[in-house]
Amino acid sequence: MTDPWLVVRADKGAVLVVPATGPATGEPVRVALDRDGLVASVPDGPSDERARLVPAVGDRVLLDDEGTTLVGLLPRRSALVRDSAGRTSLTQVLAANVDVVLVVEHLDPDPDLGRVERLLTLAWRSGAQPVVVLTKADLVPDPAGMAQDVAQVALAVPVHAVSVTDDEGLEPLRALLTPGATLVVVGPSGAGKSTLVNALAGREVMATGERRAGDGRGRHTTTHRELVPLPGGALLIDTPGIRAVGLVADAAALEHTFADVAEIAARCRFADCAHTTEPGCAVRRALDDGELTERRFTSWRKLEREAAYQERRADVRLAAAEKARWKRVTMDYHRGRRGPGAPRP
Ligand SMILES: Nc1nc2c(ncn2[C@@H]2O[C@H](COP(=O)(O)OP(=O)(O)OP(=O)(O)O)[C@@H](O)[C@H]2O)c(=O)[nH]1
Ligand SMILES: [Zn+2]
Repeated sequence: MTDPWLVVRADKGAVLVVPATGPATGEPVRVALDRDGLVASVPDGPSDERARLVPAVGDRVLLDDEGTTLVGLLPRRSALVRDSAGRTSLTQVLAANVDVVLVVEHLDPDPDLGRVERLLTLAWRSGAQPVVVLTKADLVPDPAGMAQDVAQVALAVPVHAVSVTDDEGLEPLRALLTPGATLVVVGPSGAGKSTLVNALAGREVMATGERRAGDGRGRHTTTHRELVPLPGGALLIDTPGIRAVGLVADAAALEHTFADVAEIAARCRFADCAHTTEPGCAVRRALDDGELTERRFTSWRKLEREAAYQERRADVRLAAAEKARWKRVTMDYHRGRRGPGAPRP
């Protein structure tokens, strides 16, 4: 139990790991997980609790001396999460210890600005730096103009139009691949994520849409999260196409994505302004004089409502989990009292 290992793939009952020190290029080792699929976190400070967590791709973990059992999960410096369908855990970590989130969206068909805003919110929430990558620039007449439109909704975020087919615009992305940097690629199915990963890796590391179409099973998408070590020492994580639903909107992250709207709303006369018919509403004024588009306003409202809903749901689930815990504690207590050797009342 000395040097940490890096999780390069996380499946249900097992993880694949490589040594986290040195180039992550070696053949991964498969380590089975406990029945509950959880690993104890290594405390960050003296008062930190030892939570039990689901390991994710990008995690640093410790193995026992035999190298067969996971005994600890090192603190995460960032985590890309989405809402999980599960009843007990609130969120599912898609990737841990990420530095850059590449938000991939296609230029053809037209980019979906609402989806970009949603994925940016996911990215801001992770604690990593988002970068927007607009793919398939070779299929549209004015990729630069389209990139400008997208940049208007991607505040403080670099936006790059690229074509992997023509090997255009990839240089700024290659510049992000510094030794030790971890990048994760998110975006809708068919946006060209795997194609981009292969281009940045300089080799075929991911099966792409075209390849897979020929396997007789029709269209199928990336099913495993994978961490790809790149020649220059960066790590690249591909994710399966994240569907629009199930992304965790989070109030703090929304303030980043919609910093312009938040700033306008701060000028409303009433702090609890609903931006409908209130007097002195700066948002309505901005909509009237064109400072704010109806589309962006609606998109903001939608994600805000989702964030509020998520928060309430998280509270409910936390309360349920807490109740279950107490029930267990009480049952253990009674069992202990009645069990063999326990003092008879
Ligand atoms: N013309 C053009 N086509 C591209 C480009 N990048 C990707 N494609 C095509 O777009 C399709 C989808 O690409 P993928 O890389 O499989 O998409 P993905 O985002 O990984 O999709 P999932 O694995 O389903 O999430 C493939 O047919 C690619 O060949 C590009 O720059 N230009
Ligand atoms: Zn208002």
